[in-house]
Amino acid sequence: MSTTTAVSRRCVALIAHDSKKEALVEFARRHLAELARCEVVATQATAMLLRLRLGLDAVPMRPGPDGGDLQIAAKLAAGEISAVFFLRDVMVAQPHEADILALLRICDVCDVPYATNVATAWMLAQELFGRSESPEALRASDEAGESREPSGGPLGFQA
Ligand SMILES: O=C(CO)COP(=O)(O)O
Repeated sequence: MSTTTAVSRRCVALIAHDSKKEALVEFARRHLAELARCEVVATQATAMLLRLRLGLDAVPMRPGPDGGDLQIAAKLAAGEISAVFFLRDVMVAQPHEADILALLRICDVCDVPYATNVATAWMLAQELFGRSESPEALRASDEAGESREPSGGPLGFQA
């Protein structure tokens, strides 16, 4: 009989509206090592982009407008998700606004932390992953020309 106990990996959700997808890719790139150690779920187009651009093994749900946010909400209600990173575009009316609000509501009901902009995403990641680098520190070291890990680069987006 095996004496090893399965250790469940922390599961986080990554979601971005279209105009915020590049920002999410950049955020995920900056936290790739930590995210790779988590189970990641994402709405469909977001998951595909993270996989394509970063090789991040994000489990795709349905597209956001087709119920993907609600699938993530259901997982969260079942206690399967520990944090949500959801870069929202609040300048554009979303056809599935009700689903978005349902997801954010269930985060509050279940006391699960969520971040809806890049600044709070960094703070939440810092808390979750215990990293000390901030976007400002990274930008400063970029400007100073300091080298970091191979995936590093200026805070601006990379192709
Ligand atoms: O609309 C979204 C979240 O509300 C994002 O969905 P996609 O990742 O499928 O584009």
